[in-house]
Amino acid sequence: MFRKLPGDEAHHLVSTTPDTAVVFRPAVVTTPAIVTIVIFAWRLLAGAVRLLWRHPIAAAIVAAPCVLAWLYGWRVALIVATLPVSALVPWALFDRPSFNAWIGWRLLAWWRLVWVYRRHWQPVMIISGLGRHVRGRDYLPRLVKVSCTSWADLVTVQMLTGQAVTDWSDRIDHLAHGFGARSCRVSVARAGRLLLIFPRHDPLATPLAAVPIPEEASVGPVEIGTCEDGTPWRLKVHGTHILVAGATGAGKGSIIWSTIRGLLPAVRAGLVQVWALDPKRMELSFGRPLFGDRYAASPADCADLLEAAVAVMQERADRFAGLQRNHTPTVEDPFVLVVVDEVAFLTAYQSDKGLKLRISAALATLTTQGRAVGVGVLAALQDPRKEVMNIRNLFPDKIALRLDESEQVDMVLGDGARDRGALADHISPIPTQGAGVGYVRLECSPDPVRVRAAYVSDADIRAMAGQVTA
Ligand SMILES: Nc1ncnc2c1ncn2[C@@H]1O[C@H](COP(=O)(O)OP(=O)(O)OP(=O)(O)O)[C@@H](O)[C@H]1O
Repeated sequence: MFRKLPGDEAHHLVSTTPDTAVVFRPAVVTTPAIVTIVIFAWRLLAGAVRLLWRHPIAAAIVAAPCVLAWLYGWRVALIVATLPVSALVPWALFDRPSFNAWIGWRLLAWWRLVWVYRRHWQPVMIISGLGRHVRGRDYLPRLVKVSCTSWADLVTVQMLTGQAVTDWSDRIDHLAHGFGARSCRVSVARAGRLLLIFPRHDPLATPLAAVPIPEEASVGPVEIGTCEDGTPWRLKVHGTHILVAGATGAGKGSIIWSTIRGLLPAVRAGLVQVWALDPKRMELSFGRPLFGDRYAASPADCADLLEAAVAVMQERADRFAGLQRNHTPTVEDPFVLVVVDEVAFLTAYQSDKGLKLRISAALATLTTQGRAVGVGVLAALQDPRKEVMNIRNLFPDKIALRLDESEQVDMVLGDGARDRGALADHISPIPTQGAGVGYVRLECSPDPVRVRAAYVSDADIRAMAGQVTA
């Protein structure tokens, strides 16, 4: 029986059975050199035809000057070759965004495909365990496409048959370091196909100044910062509850204040009321005039204020019953946003059991029943463990800022979020680089999005308070 085997596999064919004199040694026919040369020449030709077929424009760009030089001499070829360059250079200099959209990112993607991904594909796949080396043959996932944006390479991959997304998400470190990137994120493009995102640089590395106060009074999603792809980060506040988790100094305050800033025109118009619970007496006390008498700092006052919010909620629920299912903010029934800084002070770390029970019950009531009647909760905490925050699952929207431990990421964003690239435990503890940076999971997608909240300074807060009281 004849069998074609690649490379050195023929050496492994010799089989012996220990302790016996019988040795099986199949005949190995060495291929004559001329056959190998013909095969290689054929492959070269096929490769050249495939290249022409797949990249006709690139091939024409290289071939045209050569043909012109051959037909009309090198001077004509040089003039024709420099004409497009002399048009492209001013385009690139004077209108970089459109140049990049049409040419720049495509050229970069081609270069990254050839120089980074195709070159390292085989070793990275085999060493990370995503490819298989079976009987001398490599079975590798297929590198389908590379495209570039201003900040990242997007690599489309066809998985091997039988592979699962978790096979890839478990190996994001191998992939990132293998292809020389800082990190890697995995998302599903379609059945069997993945999109790997390799950031080339960090567009969120510098702090963002406070977002200008909007002109219009609105409770719609408020712009509070920037997403990694450069689009504005808009946080939905009305009709949901938000939990912000982050270690000390992670920038929870910037999310709270940016949200209040975005709602300021609506506060002035009477469409929104912000109720503040500030058990640390630090974060929210700066903007006290913004909250009027709806500000509480001591645990007893916080319990009273939360119960008052529950009363508002229940009164509205009674009134709306059978008439309307959703809340529309009006001056009579404004949207009430209950902001709680360091909620664990009021729940887990509260020594007075009676107060603790009252506060936990009020928070649970608000988060389970408040959103349809226009009462929302925005709570911040440092430690997202269940023992500390047993109602964290009642918050539909969660934001993970810098966290101390990798396990905490999934506690905040849900199972598998860290494997998909939400590396909240890797965010820099240096405030200028990492404060306000975090990951969110938007309702429409299971993939975490990296974001940075704008920094609202103390002076900004005072100016905001001045505007409301004026
Ligand atoms: N979005 C941001 N951009 C840049 N720097 C920020 C941002 N947010 C906060 N900072 C810086 O980080 C410091 C800590 O921020 P902040 O007090 O909001 O953190 P925190 O998470 O509320 O911490 P703690 O839980 O200890 O109160 C701030 O003093 C500020 O200098």
